[in-house]
Amino acid sequence: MLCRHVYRRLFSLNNFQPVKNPVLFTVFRYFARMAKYEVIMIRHGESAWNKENRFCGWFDADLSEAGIEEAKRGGQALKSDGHKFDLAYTSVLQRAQKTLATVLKEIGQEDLPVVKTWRLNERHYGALTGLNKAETAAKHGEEQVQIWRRSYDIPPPPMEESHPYYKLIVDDERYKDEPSKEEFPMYESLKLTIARTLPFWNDVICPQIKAGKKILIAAHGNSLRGIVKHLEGMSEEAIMQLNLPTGIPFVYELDENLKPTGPMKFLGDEETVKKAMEAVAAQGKAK
Ligand SMILES: O=C(O)[C@H](O)COP(=O)(O)O
Repeated sequence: MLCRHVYRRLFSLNNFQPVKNPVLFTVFRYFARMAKYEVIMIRHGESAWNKENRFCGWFDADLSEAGIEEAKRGGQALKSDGHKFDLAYTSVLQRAQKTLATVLKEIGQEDLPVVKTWRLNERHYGALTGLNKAETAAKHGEEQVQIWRRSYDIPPPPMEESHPYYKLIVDDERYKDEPSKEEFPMYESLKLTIARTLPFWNDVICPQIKAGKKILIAAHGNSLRGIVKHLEGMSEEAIMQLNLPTGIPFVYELDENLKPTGPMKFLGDEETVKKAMEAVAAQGKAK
């Protein structure tokens, strides 16, 4: 923290002159790579459909009891790590909003300004919405389910008008103004999810981070995977291996160009995080 203070003092001085001494330049270059910003993200706590192992996507499932407890623990982890925020972003889905509200209550910031956007929604799972993941794996094979869940550009089959949840989602009051009819998804690959999440990250969230605002993002497994892929410059193969646990906050330290100065840091013990990630991955196994 002291280093960061020194860095900010040095680089904020108006009379700062370019460093001519190569040794000093190297030292300053080190400071330049040092974290200047940070952003914290959290995937919603377990939802009722996570608990039933159903593809959820844009269906507005509530948190399960366990998911509420996860959100409380996530908030307690943020509190004990001393985090306070200036602004939060979340999706229009209640599992993310309730996770955020629970976290903010734990850290005593229930009045924090919150921006809600469909662009942070979970990826739209199309015709798979509502199906049990293990039963789908038994029917179509685990490999096919892994492709639908974790591939970069292979989408699930589209949600047709005859789908049991089509009208519930399409006619939802929350979507009366946006997305537009052309943007409203009937299915999304991770690539398509990133295509509607990244403009919000770049045009709305990044300027706030650069303005020095402490930002918290409470969203979903795949909208967050999209941001992580972008931040870390992950390959399409590498992102297939990433499963984000529910309810465990993770921190990115960012340099002055908003590039991570290190890997994401979960606010939870390593074993718990590892087990939670493996549990998410295992959802796609046939029982
Ligand atoms: O939408 C869902 O089903 C989950 O929240 C994310 O599912 P996944 O981990 O299977 O992508």
